[in-house]
Amino acid sequence: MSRHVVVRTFERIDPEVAKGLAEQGASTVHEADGRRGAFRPELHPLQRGVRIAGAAVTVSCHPGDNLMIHAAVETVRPGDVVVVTTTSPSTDGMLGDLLATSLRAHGAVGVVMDAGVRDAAELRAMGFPVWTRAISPQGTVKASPGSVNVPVTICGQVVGPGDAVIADDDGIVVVPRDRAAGVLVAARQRTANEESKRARLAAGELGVDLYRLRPLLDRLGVEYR
Ligand SMILES: O=C([O-])CC(=O)C(=O)O
Ligand SMILES: [Mg+2]
Repeated sequence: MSRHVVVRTFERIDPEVAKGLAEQGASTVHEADGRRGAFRPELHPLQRGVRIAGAAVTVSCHPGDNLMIHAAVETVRPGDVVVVTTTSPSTDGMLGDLLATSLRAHGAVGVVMDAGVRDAAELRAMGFPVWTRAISPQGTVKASPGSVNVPVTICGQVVGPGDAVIADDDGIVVVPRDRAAGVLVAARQRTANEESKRARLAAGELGVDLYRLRPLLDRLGVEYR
């Protein structure tokens, strides 16, 4: 039988790097990391216009059972993003305003939930950022073991404890801890580069000229009439 564990100590991304990644946002960070790390677009934000990034606290739960989210709370440090998955698919409302209040009290900046949440109105009113597969009143029990701060697979990506998780209106991206600082540098370069492109596009310059796409269109045999 595999052992269930709660890992209390692990290395996290630098908080300054997390702050920078939050400013850059999920899509830019994904591009800057060589188009890696994007979660399948199956989890949606409860709120609009919120961008977070932080070190992952990972939680693997039995479906319909939020015991391990409670067990995870004491491992949360200020700035962490709590990433929850279940060992088989579930849409049950595993987290609501009470658990969110507890996580926030320990400094969590948001939750990424591959299952359901409830108390949606209260979560929005308290301004606690949540990305989730479902909103459901379905209650859950506190009964089965699971693990906290072990690598988890969620929406096609592996997230380890302490990795950078970036979430906004576009979706969710993970960057492994050892790459996060370098990806931030690349993301800032990309943003600076986009500023000049935006100005040229706003002035009416064509993308086909800006990106030098005319030779490609010719090569592909696209005719202008
Ligand atoms: O208590 C639960 O199981 C989930 C919930 O509604 C809350 O956290 O408020
Ligand atoms: Mg509740």
